Amino acid sequence: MSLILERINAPQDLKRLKLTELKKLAGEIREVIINTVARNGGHLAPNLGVVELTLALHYVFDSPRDRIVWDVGHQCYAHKLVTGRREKFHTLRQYQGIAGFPKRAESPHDIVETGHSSTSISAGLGLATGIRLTRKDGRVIVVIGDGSMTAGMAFEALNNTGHLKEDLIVILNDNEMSISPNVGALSSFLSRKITGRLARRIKKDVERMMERLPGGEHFLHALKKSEELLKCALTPGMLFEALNFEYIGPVDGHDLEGLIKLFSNLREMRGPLLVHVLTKKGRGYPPAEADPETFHGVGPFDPETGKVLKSSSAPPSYTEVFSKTMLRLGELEPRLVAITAAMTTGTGLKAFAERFPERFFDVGICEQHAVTFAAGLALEGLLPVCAIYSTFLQRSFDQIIHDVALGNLHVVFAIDRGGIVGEDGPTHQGQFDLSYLRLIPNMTIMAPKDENELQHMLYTALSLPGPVAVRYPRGTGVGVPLDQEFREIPLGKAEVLREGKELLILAIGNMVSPALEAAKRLSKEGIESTVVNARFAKPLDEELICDLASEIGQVITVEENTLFGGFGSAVAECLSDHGIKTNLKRLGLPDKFIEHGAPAILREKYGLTSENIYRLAKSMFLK
Ligand SMILES: Cc1ncc(C[n+]2csc(CCOP(=O)(O)OP(=O)(O)O)c2C)c(N)n1
Ligand SMILES: CC(=O)[C@@H](O)[C@H](O)COP(=O)(O)O
Ligand SMILES: [Mg+2]
Repeated sequence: MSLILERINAPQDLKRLKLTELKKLAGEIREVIINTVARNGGHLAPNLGVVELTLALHYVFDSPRDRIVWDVGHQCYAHKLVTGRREKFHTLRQYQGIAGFPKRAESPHDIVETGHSSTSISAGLGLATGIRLTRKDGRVIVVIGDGSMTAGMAFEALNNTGHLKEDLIVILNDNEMSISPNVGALSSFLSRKITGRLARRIKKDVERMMERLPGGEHFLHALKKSEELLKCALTPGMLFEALNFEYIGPVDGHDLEGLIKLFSNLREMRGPLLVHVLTKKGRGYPPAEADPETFHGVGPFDPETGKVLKSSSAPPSYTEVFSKTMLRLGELEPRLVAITAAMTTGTGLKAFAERFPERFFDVGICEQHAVTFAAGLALEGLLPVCAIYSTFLQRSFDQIIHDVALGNLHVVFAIDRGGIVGEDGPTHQGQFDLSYLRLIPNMTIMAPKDENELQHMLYTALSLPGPVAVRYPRGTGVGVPLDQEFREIPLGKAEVLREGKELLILAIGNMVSPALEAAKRLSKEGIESTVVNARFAKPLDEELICDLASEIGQVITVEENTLFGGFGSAVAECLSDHGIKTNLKRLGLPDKFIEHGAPAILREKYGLTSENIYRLAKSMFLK
């Protein structure tokens, strides 16, 4: 029997479907998403939760004339399936395949690039204001999750929208989950059990009673005035109503017919509207419904059993080593506290949270707040470790400068996902942190050559003064044994791993291993190189680097960071400042956003491999 989905090549095709067909289509879409994510990996639970919402939006509104903006965008798979990408959907998140987040270059239906949370209302307000000022037509609808609604930026935008009173429809997709169960006062406020249904039933009963009374219409009029009071008192809407939003809900986010009716009404309404939609994260796939946290972002899995496929023989991931080290440090150092911005599992802090619940803080998707909160803790003599992915830490750039570094406060930044992360693409690559941190006074930046050195760097970070960043990559370590005892790494001191007089390779972080491999290969061809594990991007081991560079002359630097302002730049500045002339070649990421794809493919493409280090070195010795 042919799939209804096969007849959907554009959102307009939805409008010809009957309700029964739309409901069948929802099932087909779920099937495709489950099977595709089972093969490719991706964000399963968030996408299964918004299938009806997506169909109702595209059934009622006219994308792209009506702009639909997805906050974070990790829940855009159904949107992509009904906006002309069904046939390519099997390439989801693969190199040169379709992206796992909205991408303007991919479709006119993808209105803004997203990947970082809580930007949709700001972007939506800009779109709505722009439509008005340029006298275009079209509505703006943003879909933002309850987790994303916890970020300060979302409130900045709500506040400004209420002030401007632009025509903007905000759909709050409330599944009571961020990646983990949602946190914060707003979350508990939103899930107050008195629902809009109760308010509506009371209102209907009272209206019917009034209509039967003589002169009841006058009472009814007065009552309508107090309806807002009743509704605010009985629904979570009071917060949004206070910000000049017309609050509607909560409504069932899986009731396709109800959503279509509601959205059809919304088309005629003006001004800021907030629709509170209740959905189930993982809806329609029991393993994901039962465990939406695991199935938030998941690697390939067996769709029959829901069992995530993981090679047991792989070395521990950097995250796992961080997790275990934090437990050990937590025992050693009672002042240690850990902070995450809604990424407990991803950063590896789950075990710490269970072992030291009173010393663990999940502040919600609030990286800016997380950093300044850490500053406050440090001022009171605690030792905060802020575990925030490289790309998300970009959110807190000023807080790091203004609230931590300026006061030289001792805050440790555990920066996971430093470098190429792969399939999440340009919004998630950790390609800038060495650069954006290096320019901050008082900052110390370390990057371990392997998972064993990571634990020593974390241990060292606890005793260094001021702000200390330890950045490490996504994925498994090199596979070296882990020392039982921690040891301190001397501040600003690099490590010579191999000696040779013809070439100097200065590598940092996960590029040390490929540098060593290249050196071994070069040696077989008579080119002897010195390989240095830089360990510190700041402070640089200037004495060692200058001595070796002036002696050897041929120099290569390697980093998994943008070349602009990163480790290689630091070396070039150092050599220049000391008047040392060398033939310096820098390997790193180019001045562009790195696309999505498997990390191995991207490292190959951007020359961050031992093969490419070898080839570059050889070229430096061509006569
Ligand atoms: C600035 C930022 N911090 C952290 C993340 C990681 N992240 C992606 S989705 C997500 C949870 C989003 O929860 P919610 O908005 O409720 O969407 P749901 O997954 O429940 O549909 C988080 C923390 C991010 N994308 N952006
Ligand atoms: C959508 C989002 O931003 C997160 O789910 C992110 O994809 C997690 O990345 P990891 O898979 O590296 O933890
Ligand atoms: Mg949610």
